[in-house]
Amino acid sequence: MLERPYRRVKGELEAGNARPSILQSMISKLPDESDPKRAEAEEMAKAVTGAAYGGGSDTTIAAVQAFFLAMAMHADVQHKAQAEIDAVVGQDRLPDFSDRAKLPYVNAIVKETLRWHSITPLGIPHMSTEDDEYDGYFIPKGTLIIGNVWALMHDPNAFVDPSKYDPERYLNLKDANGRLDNTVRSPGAAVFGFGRRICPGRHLVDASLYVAASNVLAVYNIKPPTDKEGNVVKLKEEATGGLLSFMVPFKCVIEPRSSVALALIQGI
Ligand code: HEM
Repeated sequence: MLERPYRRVKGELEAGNARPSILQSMISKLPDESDPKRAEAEEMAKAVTGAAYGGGSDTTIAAVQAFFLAMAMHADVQHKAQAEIDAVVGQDRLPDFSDRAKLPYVNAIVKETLRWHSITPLGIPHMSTEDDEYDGYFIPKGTLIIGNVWALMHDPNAFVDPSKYDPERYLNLKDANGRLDNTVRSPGAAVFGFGRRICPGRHLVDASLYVAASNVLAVYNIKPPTDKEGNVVKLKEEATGGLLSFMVPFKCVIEPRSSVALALIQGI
């Protein structure tokens, strides 16, 4: 199955014609076709890329959808993020990872988006492998344990007005630079599951959301749609149930922020 891409990628890399993507690097590192270890390595490569695709695609889409809805519902949040991006990055290029530490408000948006919309509201069930006790409760071996991710991320003891989308809850407003407040319960405490089987893609999705949020906000305004009479349609947070939760499909308007932004988009 990997023969053709393997030969093509290896050829292109050897000829110096390509900058390797992660997938290309993996394929090019497979042992040679005549090597007895090849079959096992190929199986592993298929399993790893398959698991990353299976675990990472719908979940990342759900997070990006929630980001767009939050932005369309909260122009004030969007404008604060854009002001931060303009001040740190300027308007003549797109933000990249080297800017990340200087964009606390955008980082707070990443955290708040993952907190606000629980993509896996009840996580993935675990099972106790031996008898255990927690907080006075006896948990026999073989018990199915479901972590209520939604409740942990909407806990009124941890978050003021937990249903509200408010990135500022993650900022230390006493710090003049509004740095991230790491004492606030992070989405990482529950959203990616628990223990040994915690989501291995959590760092990737954190990076993906930062790139999506910073780049989209640098060049676009996201607004609620208008109806036939030109009235603004009020958007609301409504999510589907199930193992994986998505925002119920919604419409929004996405337009370039300025002619400079348009030129930047067209130049990409
Ligand atoms: C916002 C995005 C994501 C969310 C909310 C999420 C959530 C989760 C959760 C709750 C689990 C179960 C952990 C447990 O057993 O307690 C999990 C497992 C897993 N995730 Fe993610 N995930 C996300 C993105 C990704 C990405 C981007 C990848 C890969 C590129 C990925 C790959 C996996 C894999 C392979 C597992 C199974 C791990 C195992 O059972 O050992 N996930 N994820």
